[in-house]
Amino acid sequence: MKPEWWPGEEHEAFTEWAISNGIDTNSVTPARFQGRGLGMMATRNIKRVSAQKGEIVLQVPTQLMLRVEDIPSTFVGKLPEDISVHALLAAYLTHDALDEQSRYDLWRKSWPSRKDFEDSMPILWPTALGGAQLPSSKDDAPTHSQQPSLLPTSISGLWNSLQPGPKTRKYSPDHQNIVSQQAQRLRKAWMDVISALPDTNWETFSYNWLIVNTRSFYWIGDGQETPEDPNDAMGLVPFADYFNHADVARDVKFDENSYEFRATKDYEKGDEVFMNYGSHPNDTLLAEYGFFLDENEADSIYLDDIVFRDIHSAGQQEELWLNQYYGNYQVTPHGPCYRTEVAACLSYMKEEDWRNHVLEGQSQGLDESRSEATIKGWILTYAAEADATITALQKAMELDTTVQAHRSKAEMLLRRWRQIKDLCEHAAKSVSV
Ligand SMILES: C[S@@+](CC[C@H](N)C(=O)[O-])C[C@H]1O[C@@H](n2cnc3c(N)ncnc32)[C@H](O)[C@@H]1O
Repeated sequence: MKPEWWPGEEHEAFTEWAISNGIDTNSVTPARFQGRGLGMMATRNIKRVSAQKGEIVLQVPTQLMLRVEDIPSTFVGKLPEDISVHALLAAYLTHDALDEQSRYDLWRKSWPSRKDFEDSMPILWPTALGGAQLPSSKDDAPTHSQQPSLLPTSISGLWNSLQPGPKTRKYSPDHQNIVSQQAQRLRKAWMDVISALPDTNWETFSYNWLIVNTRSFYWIGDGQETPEDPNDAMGLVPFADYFNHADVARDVKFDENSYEFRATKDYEKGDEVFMNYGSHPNDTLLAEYGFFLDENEADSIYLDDIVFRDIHSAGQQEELWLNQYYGNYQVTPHGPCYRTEVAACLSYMKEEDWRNHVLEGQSQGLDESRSEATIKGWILTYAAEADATITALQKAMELDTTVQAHRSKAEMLLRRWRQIKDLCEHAAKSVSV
């Protein structure tokens, strides 16, 4: 009898292919893990040799990767010059899948299905649950403005219990408004691809776009400059894309010869070996990868829309902008960030006092307990949004037939909003007023 973790025949076949093509799997093998699909299991005890170096757990020859430079120039030449790397990789995978001799065939069979993405990735969810309007959304009825927004605010950019404050400046918000930016990238990718290859199939293309989104690794070639957009520094690494994410340290190295992954902690035979996809808050993990963690040191929420309700005059906002404190007011499980503290002072200080405080550390006009009360008020406003959305979600689960048909997604959202509420409560306690 096969063990519970047995990955299945297609994964065994792909593992054989990997080994015979020079992938050094050394001490890991694909296995099933409850709630995480496939992942990597240690086949022996793995040691983090010293504080600096752990054992190599996987080494993949660079020549097996799929990067822009591996796509035939005849294919690249058909597409618009400004197409993103992400779109190009997805377009190539889509058209290459039609080739019966494709070298990626066994690898492709190891990937999740489109249905797996439809279940886990908010961008593909029905609009009633916050999904995006995409070229062939089945329910492309526009969302009614009265309908509550059920996705976390960082993902949707929307609020149920408040009107966001005005913003006089355009800035690039970290980890906010994620789904609409993602949908914009996907729509642009799609337009670029069908302008050159009109017979491309939307379902297959969007599937491959999500494969690249969830399974690519940072890659820049030897001597290449780091691109402005980090989304353009990516490549796919066969077999390494079995690693699931956890809040562990990262030790990954690549060069023209190989992509190498090292353990950053000790693992016992049978343990799941994780990699770190980056310091992502849970809302980013949910929107970009379709899951989130129970415990996440990198979790955070953003107060920007709330802060700008109190700091709404053009003069105050210009002060923030000129001093590089405009936006990205973060609250982590440990409390508010320094930018939030600086913004809180501006809500009551004279602009000149505030400038002297921020630039020269002077304290005229500074009232710490007032700053703390302001910050606490902002955090509790976010907590009230969590309460309002939890209530709306529970009501939708009782009354809305679309939401009822997608119960596990609604439960996932409920779990995340409860986490957000807890994060707010902890953070509010950390502010001493
Ligand atoms: C690079 S793949 C990892 C392999 C994947 N689990 C599979 O079955 O093919 C990334 C995807 O794995 C899942 N994943 C990664 N880390 C996870 C975790 N800690 N918990 C749950 N799912 C996770 C998510 O679906 C994510 O989009």
